[in-house]
Amino acid sequence: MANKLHEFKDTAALAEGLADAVASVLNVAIAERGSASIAVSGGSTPKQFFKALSARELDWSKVTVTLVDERFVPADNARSNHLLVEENLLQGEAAKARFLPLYRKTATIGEAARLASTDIAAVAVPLDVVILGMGNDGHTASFFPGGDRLAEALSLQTPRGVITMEAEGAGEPRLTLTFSSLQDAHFLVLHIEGQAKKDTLEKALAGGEESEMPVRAVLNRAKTPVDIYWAP
Ligand SMILES: O=C(O)[C@H](O)[C@@H](O)[C@H](O)[C@H](O)COP(=O)(O)O
Repeated sequence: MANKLHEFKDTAALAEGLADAVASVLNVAIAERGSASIAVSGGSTPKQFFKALSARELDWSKVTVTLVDERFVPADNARSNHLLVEENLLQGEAAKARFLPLYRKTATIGEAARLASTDIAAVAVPLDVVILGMGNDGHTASFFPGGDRLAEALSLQTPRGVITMEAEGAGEPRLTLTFSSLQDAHFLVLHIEGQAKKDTLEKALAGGEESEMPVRAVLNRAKTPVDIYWAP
């Protein structure tokens, strides 16, 4: 798999460089189709990038923003990825974007997944941009080692959509896009920062089971070569 590593001198330079690259892909999609889509990850890494992207000149009213995964908590909960995106990306001009949440106030997480899958199905396939993070356990999205539906989530036989995931390392029950939903994005990015994550990436690339480090599924068999963005 011809993944490409983009190294930056620091996280600020990475945020600006990735925002430029993403804005360019979204602008091309808008010019070609009249619409664009981006699925982003949560966690602590993407905040600077979100702020940089929020300031980019593009017709945000034509962009659908959604999440790669979400903790099963409402948007007013500090653990919510929706809240993170609301506060850091959907600001200024970018507030005009259409946001497609994964969390729904439903009696069960399974019902939320079904509703989110229906909404995601209406977004043009493939997604234009997918921004993945990675934990030092080798998870990406909510594809956690030991996840109760990990094999299903990583299988290309599983239809595009949103499924639930529970795992020891995940905290709350999760909602996650399936591998089939994200692996053919026009621009597929793994955004990681710091030496520990670089070491984790090297371990993932050195071979081994996907069940041990699920990010390997993306690195080894995504249809789209992965653009890896890293800064110390
Ligand atoms: O909901 C989440 O937590 C993310 O989607 C998750 O996959 C994240 O990208 C990694 O856990 C890295 O998180 P950090 O950026 O905080 O290291």
